[in-house]
Amino acid sequence: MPSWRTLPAAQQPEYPDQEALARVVTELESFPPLVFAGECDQLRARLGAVARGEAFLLQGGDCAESFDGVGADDIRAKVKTLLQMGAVLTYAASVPVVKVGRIAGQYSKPRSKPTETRDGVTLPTYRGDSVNGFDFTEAARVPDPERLKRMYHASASTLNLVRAFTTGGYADLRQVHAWNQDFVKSSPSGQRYEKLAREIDNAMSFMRACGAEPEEFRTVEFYASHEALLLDYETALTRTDSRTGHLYDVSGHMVWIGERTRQMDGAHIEFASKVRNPIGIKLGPTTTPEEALEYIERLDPEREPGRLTFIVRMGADKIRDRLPTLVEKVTASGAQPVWVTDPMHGNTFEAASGHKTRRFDDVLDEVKGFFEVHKELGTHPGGIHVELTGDDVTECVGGGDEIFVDDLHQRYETACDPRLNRSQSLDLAFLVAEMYRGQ
Ligand SMILES: O=C[C@H](O)[C@H](O)COP(=O)(O)O
Ligand SMILES: C=C(OP(=O)(O)O)C(=O)O
Repeated sequence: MPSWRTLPAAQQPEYPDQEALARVVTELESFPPLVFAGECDQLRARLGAVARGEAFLLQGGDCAESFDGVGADDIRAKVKTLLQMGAVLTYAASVPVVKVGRIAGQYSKPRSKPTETRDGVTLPTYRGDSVNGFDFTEAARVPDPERLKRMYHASASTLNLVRAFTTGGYADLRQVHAWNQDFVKSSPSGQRYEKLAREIDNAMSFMRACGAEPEEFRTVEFYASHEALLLDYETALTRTDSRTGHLYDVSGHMVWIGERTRQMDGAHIEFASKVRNPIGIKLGPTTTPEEALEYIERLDPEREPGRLTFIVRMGADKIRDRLPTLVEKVTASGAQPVWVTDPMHGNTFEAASGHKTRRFDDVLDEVKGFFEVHKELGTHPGGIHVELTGDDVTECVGGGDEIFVDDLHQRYETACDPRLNRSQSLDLAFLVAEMYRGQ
């Protein structure tokens, strides 16, 4: 039995039928890998450049992917939004932007409470399509191991299309730039971005005039990531790489450990310490410098740039206060993790209508705080990690195309936490681009 299976694991579903689970796990073990270990190594190398300050990480996608969302339109819209953000950030940062989706595996959710009560009825909480159903009925909320297989197939279909979009011509930089020009023209806040968009346009014209048509214009490296939450699934997809003899979790290129499962002696940290994928770990506001150093010891004992990404999610009101000590102590230890800001998870609140939401201004303020801290310390603000969608949903308030609390009900479609919509995501990219230049 792998070492992590003997340790306590938080946030695991309680399957009523353990034999059915065992059968599913055996089947999953026979399924082919979703990614190749060599691709994970390549992403680790790319993240190594981020750690050294030579690149920037853009990680984003749904809070929770859903099986119903595995359609061409949904996937295309997400990839398109990430590519558009990536293009703006690449120009502003003048370094490569490593693009990693919260995609093709982000089907499982850790929850604050095990149950949910509506009108006096209490049922198990929804934990993502990989575990149980979203509908508020007793039958839907029973954890069903067959869903683990659906997760595998949904991930495979999604990844297949993502690979096709990003290498088959759809991601051509000239087209991505044209989409951004359309956004700048049509967005209420577009005027503010016109200068940057014009500069990018000039740069593109210059390169065209020089006859530069590099392959990088036509295809894009794009990686898939998700939270490694369900250890039955992740373990079944963990395989020994025939090239190196190392273990890789071949369910995605990068996996991260969440704020609710990062117990130092828990199964998730042990699991992450045994696989060679690049690993992310969410650091909430209570993280101490000693903990951060211990994560480095356990997950990145060789201090290999790119192996470990700290995804900081403290909240706009705390980041300026709590992040500096962490960065200082970690830097002083000689370690070089990637530092990324997740400005979503520390800024959630419930609107009077009952919708979980986030203010665009808080999201932006947390990113600003993150940049300020790194500027002050002379360290590299390595990237952003955001929950977003390519659709025009109304889940977060604010943004250039201002969404008000009273609008939330119009298109509130998330299965879990509120995401930035297409235009809010692009607003964020342009504003982060400005910050990066200020850096
Ligand atoms: O996406 C993250 C978590 O799953 C989510 O924030 C938990 O939310 P909850 O507090 O509604 O359970
Ligand atoms: C659950 C998540 O975040 P956190 O662990 O930071 O709460 C998430 O990113 O989906």
